[in-house]
Amino acid sequence: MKVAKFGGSSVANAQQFQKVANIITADDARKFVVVSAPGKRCKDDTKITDLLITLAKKVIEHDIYEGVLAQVVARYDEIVTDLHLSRDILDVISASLQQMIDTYDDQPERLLDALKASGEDNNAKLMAHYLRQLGYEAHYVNPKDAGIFVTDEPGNAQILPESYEQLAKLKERSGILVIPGFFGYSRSGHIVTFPRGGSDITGSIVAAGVGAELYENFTDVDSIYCVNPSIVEHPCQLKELTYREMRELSYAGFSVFHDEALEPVYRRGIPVCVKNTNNPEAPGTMIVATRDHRERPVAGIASDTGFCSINVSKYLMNREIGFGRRLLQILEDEGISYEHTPSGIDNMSVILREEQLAGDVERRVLDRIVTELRVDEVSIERDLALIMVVGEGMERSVGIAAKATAAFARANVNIEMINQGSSEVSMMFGVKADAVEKAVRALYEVYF
Ligand SMILES: Nc1ncnc2c1ncn2[C@@H]1O[C@H](COP(=O)(O)OP(=O)(O)O)[C@@H](O)[C@H]1O
Ligand SMILES: N[C@@H](CC(=O)OP(=O)(O)O)C(=O)O
Repeated sequence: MKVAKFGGSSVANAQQFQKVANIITADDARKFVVVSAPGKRCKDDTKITDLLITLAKKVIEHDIYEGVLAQVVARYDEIVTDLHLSRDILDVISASLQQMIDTYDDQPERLLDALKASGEDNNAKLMAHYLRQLGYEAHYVNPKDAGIFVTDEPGNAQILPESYEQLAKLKERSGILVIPGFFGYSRSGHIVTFPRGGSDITGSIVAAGVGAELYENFTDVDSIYCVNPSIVEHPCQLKELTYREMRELSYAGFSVFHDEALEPVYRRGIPVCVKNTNNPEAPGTMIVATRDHRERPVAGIASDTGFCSINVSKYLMNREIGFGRRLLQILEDEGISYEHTPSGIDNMSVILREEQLAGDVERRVLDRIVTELRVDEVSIERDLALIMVVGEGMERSVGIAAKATAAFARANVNIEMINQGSSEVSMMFGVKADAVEKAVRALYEVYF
């Protein structure tokens, strides 16, 4: 049995629904189907999830929301009309959205999560409906009914371990089961969404729960490329990646697969195949436990912008037991998560996502560092990008770092920092954000 997840681009309109139905029905093993909300139909389009977020914000701010609500319904209307589905389903969608708006009038977080989740929920209902219309036995399964129970952290849910036992029972049901991605239910019965892009997480959870032979993740590219295709034209395709490599690459910027989606399948050794809905014949990329990395030690280069570095220096810092802990405690008190902490004898840097220092958080953090840690100097370096070079084979290859630094020098890119984790599966470089694409291209040239 396989779990097939279809991302937003795969279910963006009626034509995409038809491709998805062909893929599902071409293989009897595709019993569990997870769908996202309709995504972009073309480059400048808006995802339904983004429309729903706008809708929620307008309701919360007591602004006129009817226009956005109509836009959301119009997206489903287009699918229903083009697939010749019963129009009753549209009335149900409109009524349920209005009911959410009325019910959660005074609970903004709940309203936001309920509306966000409705994007996938309604789409799963449409997909099940369409498959039945084509003559297949297909059922929409609500995540509560499936047993997807999560922590009560709106927009940031995490799966509760007891869900897996419940999910295993799905195997006993007949027909194709269509499950909406992106959300689960808290123990108190509230809808709670995963982080953005979280339908990948639902697919992985379902695959783990039912013990699938394969988790297929259908998207809009033939494979995972060794570098983001928007930075390098036609980069090389990756046949295989290990779980570890994929985890590092998706965390560091490969948005094609959510970084939190690996854990459930990794624990049970379920392979993942990333495939193209628009070209299902292409073999795609397999994500597996081990691969032969002798030929190419570097698997991929990921990058992301929006980081900053808090740089702290204090003479004899190395003698001060607990300095690092107290620095990180200040960040913890502000609810800030950090990425890396490169350090020297008398200095330490903390790299974090810049957006976390918005408002007066930055001033509070810096004041506390100065007064509580009595540092000699503290400064913030902004507009940083992180580049991650990832590969299982790097550990055993000599000269990987030398190649990178030579490439940076040739491209005239200044390295702001270097960090290598103890796992040796990755190497991180910090550069100025405006130099990141140049730097990634230079690395691509030397490794691929
Ligand atoms: N290394 C990479 N390999 C493949 N695609 C990548 C990579 N890095 C970023 N992407 C982007 O990820 C996109 C697919 O992910 P996403 O937009 O989440 O798709 P979906 O609509 O299927 O959820 C691709 O169209 C591509 O632009
Ligand atoms: N629709 C949600 C969840 C998701 O996973 O979507 P997609 O498969 O289009 O990345 C989002 O946009 O975040």
